[in-house]
Amino acid sequence: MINIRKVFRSFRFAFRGIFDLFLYENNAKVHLVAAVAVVALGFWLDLSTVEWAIILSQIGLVWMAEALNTALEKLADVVSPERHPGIGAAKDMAAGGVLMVVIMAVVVGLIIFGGRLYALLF
Ligand SMILES: Nc1ncnc2c1ncn2[C@@H]1O[C@H](COP(=O)(O)OP(=O)(O)OP(=O)(O)O)[C@@H](O)[C@H]1O
Repeated sequence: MINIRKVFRSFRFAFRGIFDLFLYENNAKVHLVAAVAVVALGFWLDLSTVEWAIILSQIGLVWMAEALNTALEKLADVVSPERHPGIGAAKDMAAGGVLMVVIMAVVVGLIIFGGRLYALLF
């Protein structure tokens, strides 16, 4: 039997995580502002349904990567407050994971927006 109260409780915790991420974490704020700008650009350039699906998926991937990276950093700082090469490597790799997703999102953005922006501006 599914415990609906537990499901709603989990949603409440998850929304608190999203709220804390975008309110307190500097890099997440940058990703939020970038996403708002991309969505505004999407409306301006009148994206197709498929293009919207691709762009929103990229935004979701970047936000998810940032959330997991931030969670790992916070966990690492609690588990090992002192500096440790293993913790450094773990944090670097998690940050690298975010960067990989961001690079691919920028490439996808260039594919979808690039040609139209070029045609509009030149
Ligand atoms: N405990 C640690 N041991 C070794 N290296 C670390 C440790 N914490 C952070 N680093 C190194 O510093 C980089 C940045 O880490 P992080 O984003 O957590 O910032 P910070 O240096 O802890 O400072 P702040 O939390 O103020 O941003 C990591 O990618 C890693 O290379």
